[in-house]
Amino acid sequence: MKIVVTGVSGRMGRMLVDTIDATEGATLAGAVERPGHDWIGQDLGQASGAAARGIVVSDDLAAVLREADVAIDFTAPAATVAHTRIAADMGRAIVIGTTGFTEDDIATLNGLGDRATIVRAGNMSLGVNLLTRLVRQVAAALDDAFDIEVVEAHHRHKVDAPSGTALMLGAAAAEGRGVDLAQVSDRGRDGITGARVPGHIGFHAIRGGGIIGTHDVLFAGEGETITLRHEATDRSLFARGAVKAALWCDGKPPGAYDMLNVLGLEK
Ligand SMILES: NC(=O)C1=CN([C@@H]2O[C@H](COP(=O)(O)OP(=O)(O)OC[C@H]3O[C@@H](n4cnc5c(N)ncnc54)[C@H](OP(=O)(O)O)[C@@H]3O)[C@@H](O)[C@H]2O)C=CC1
Ligand SMILES: O=C(O)C1=N[C@H](C(=O)O)C[C@H](O)C1
Repeated sequence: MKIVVTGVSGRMGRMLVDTIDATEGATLAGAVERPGHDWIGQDLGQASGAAARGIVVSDDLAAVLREADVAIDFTAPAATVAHTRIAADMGRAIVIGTTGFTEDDIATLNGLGDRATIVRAGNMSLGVNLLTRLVRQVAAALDDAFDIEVVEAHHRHKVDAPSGTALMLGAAAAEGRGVDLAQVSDRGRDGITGARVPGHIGFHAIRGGGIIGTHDVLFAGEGETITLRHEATDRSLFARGAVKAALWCDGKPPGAYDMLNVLGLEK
């Protein structure tokens, strides 16, 4: 599969380039950055401090995607929506790792699944996707006597909260409980909040240093607490998942898919 990486100078963009280079069946076919970025027009290898590799960084996704099969996008919500429209217009697949979307953005992306093969997940790792299934199961087994709290920790540069992963885990807990997450979400408490509302799902975000991504789901009862944890120790984890998803897109009909589809985990 010929792959274009958008946001190629970013933390995930650089990791994706290395992962594509190391993956059989995957070829880097193009590199995209936002208009005005210093890397535009430069050789990708040289721009990133390595040897020249014959790929010039572009700000024109449509031009680069013409020669490729799939884009992998870890950028920012507005850029991702624009990139997905381009992929859909060109009949190309796109793998989306970006987080921080509004509900409207998500509706737009899912709608574009009519015309493009789209894989989107707030976390591309096997561990987190498996954890969503465990969280759903535990939430279904325990009633409101167990309070559910999702606590996430990330590096100081992260711009969105709660993390995409925390929202996936919260959605899985809500699904297990048979409730609508939007109706029961408590986002970060502060001040005289009153006692905890039974059945609500709390979200808390820690930001600091270089933490790659740690997620805890607490089921806190009287006298006992169950904690389910995922800790990412290497960002390449997410890049490997995204490249796996890009290869999976080969020959798949248009649709809005997620990593459960790619990994063959039960929905
Ligand atoms: N699903 C998953 O498994 C994971 C998801 N993520 C998510 O991926 C996203 C990116 O994370 P990260 O790599 O750490 O962030 P970075 O800020 O390091 O990288 C984002 C890159 O996208 C670029 N960009 C912004 N707008 C455009 C545009 N219009 N066209 C092309 N490139 C653009 C940025 O350029 P500039 O800096 O110049 O604006 C930057 O190079 C976040 O939403 C994060 O939450 C991260 C890790 C795992
Ligand atoms: O921004 C990050 O770094 C990460 N973002 C994703 C998220 O929002 O959950 C995935 C991972 O935790 C790293």
